[in-house]
Amino acid sequence: MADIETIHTVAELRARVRIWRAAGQRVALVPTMGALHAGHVALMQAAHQHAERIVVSIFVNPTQFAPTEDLARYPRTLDADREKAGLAGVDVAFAPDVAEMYPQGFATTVSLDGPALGLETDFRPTHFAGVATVVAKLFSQVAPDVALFGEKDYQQLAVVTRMARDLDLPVKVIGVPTVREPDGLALSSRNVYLSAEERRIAPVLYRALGVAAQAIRSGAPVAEAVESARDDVRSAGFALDYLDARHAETLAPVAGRGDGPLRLLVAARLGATRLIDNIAVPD
Ligand SMILES: Nc1ncnc2c1ncn2[C@@H]1O[C@H](COP(=O)(O)OP(=O)(O)OP(=O)(O)O)[C@@H](O)[C@H]1O
Ligand SMILES: CC(C)(CO)[C@@H](O)C(=O)[O-]
Ligand code: BAL
Repeated sequence: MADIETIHTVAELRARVRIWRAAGQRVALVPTMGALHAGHVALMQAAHQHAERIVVSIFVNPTQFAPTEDLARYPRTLDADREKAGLAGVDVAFAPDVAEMYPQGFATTVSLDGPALGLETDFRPTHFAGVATVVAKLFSQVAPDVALFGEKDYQQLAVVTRMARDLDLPVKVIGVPTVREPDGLALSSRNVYLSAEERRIAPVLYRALGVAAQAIRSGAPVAEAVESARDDVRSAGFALDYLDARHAETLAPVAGRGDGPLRLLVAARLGATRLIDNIAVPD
């Protein structure tokens, strides 16, 4: 067993972090919603490069789910999560309940602009306000030196990076490359929802992004490459939410390659499962 200490209250968490700080140790935070997989473990492994102590938060944050979304059926696997986090050398799993995170009368939300505009927000209008608010709370609760986020949720990484800068939060936000299945599918807790047939189709998403990124690199107009990737994704049986090229840092819309480093981002649904992915356009 590689079980680890699990803390459920902010007060106990702060007491634990205070002891580490008194010993001069740096602290890393890996925020998650649990159902841990190798993508999360990559964040924990990266955390070791930046800190002596690691906290993984495990909290299925209700405020980032719309009422129609999968909050109720989101996988919850705390015992297995603690085991995996322990094996990855994490010190503490912070697993507050909803009342601890959102006490009676809770009335404050982070308001976002810039990288939060468009893409996910067109389909999940309240999502990033929920994410940013809970991440701001986690930053305040843990007071980490660094916090690690996956590039799989690329817009989320951009939103959190911007928020930390704008609100002068004293934490370095670090992005970690996406961990993939051998066939290219990005690991995601939601992959467990896929039927066998959907799982067979799912890698098309990353393949289509890869083809478009290479085409743009070879000189194809961005709009043409993007349109062709949209066709590939739809033809495979996905219902497409968006597939777009954006500025890699600001996520502002772009007209062409001259507008700066580009990132292609996609969200698409296979049956009841919504998948997201993204890729850098090489220079
Ligand atoms: N395949 C992956 N590679 C790298 N990081 C990942 C991967 N999947 C998730 N992460 C990161 O792990 C952190 C926690 O994500 P979360 O708990 O939502 O897992 P998830 O697998 O992304 O679940 P979901 O299905 O809800 O998207 C986020 O920073 C996310 O970007
Ligand atoms: C960052 C996060 C843990 C906030 O709830 C969540 O959005 C996630 O798991 O990516
Ligand atoms: N990984 C992002 C969490 C969400 O989709 O709600």
